[in-house]
Amino acid sequence: MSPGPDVPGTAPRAGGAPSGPGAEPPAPVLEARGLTHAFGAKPVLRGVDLRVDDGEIVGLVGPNGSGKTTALRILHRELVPDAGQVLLEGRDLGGYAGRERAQRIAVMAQEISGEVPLTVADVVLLGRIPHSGTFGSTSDADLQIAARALEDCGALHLARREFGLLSGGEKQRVLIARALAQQPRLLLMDEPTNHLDIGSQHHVLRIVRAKNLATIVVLHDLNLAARYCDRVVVLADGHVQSKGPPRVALAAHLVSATYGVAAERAMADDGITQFLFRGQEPEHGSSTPATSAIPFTKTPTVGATPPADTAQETTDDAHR
Ligand SMILES: Nc1ncnc2c1ncn2[C@@H]1O[C@H](COP(=O)(O)OP(=O)(O)OP(=O)(O)O)[C@@H](O)[C@H]1O
Repeated sequence: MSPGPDVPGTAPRAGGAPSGPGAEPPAPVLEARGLTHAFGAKPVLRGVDLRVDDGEIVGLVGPNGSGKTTALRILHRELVPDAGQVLLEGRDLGGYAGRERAQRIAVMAQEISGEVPLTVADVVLLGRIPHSGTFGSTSDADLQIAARALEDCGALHLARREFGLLSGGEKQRVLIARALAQQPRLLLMDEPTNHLDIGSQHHVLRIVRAKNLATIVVLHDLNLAARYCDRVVVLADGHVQSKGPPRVALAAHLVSATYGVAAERAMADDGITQFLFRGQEPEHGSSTPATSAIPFTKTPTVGATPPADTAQETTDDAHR
């Protein structure tokens, strides 16, 4: 199916690019053309086009394994595609030095790795590194920007806490604050609402909405996508299945076909489209694979010691 032309979105916006009769449309903050990538022999992206304008939130949705994270990795050059081009503010992304790129693109990490226990303030100040001087010293301006970012995310009170000891929801807010402290032109987020309770999911996306930044966000929850995104790009098996404002890209029949569920749309009190889902029975009977299709063999049972983690599980079970 052809996804058709990109149509400007309709979700509420805090501002955005100037428009009007005769106005020249501004260049997208980021544009990707024909992204194509395979891991080994497995094609994962097949000619994906994407763009995000200033002040716009674009939701990248699609079933598991459809290529969303791979696309996001390409958009900040963690991964170089087999074919296709990414333009950041009209310039090929490959032509930017790493530091220049980091000054413009913030990626909201899922976690912070490392052995050293960092405070929340340390974590947010990491976002200032692409902007800091030759010796990486922290200026008063950096401290103010970091504090403001934490405040915007409702997390200033956590500043002195050890990051690793925070709850999942607290960590998410701090990681958004870090991305905002980077003062990027483009914000990339991979499932920022993962593990969050419903109130925190909305809180996180409201923070992003209020920042009025060009943002591409991978989301699984189509109701959040419909509510917070100006436009949505639906990936399915590495293709763009549909794209446009949520009411267009997330038409019920498209959602049903893409996810294999019965989807109905309803209108919330505030006029935003929301979905109701009913799972569908698998078309071909039981999900148990035929024995001949199982791609591994049984381990011997007589006298065999189970692997350590299996043994642990069994022991734990005994105490439940
Ligand atoms: N580094 C890699 N090496 C090999 N295969 C990979 C690699 N990264 C991803 N894949 C495969 O590429 C496909 C797309 O993965 P990707 O993570 O982009 O999907 P996704 O849409 O983000 O999925 P999900 O919704 O489950 O997070 C999957 O089949 C995955 O197994």
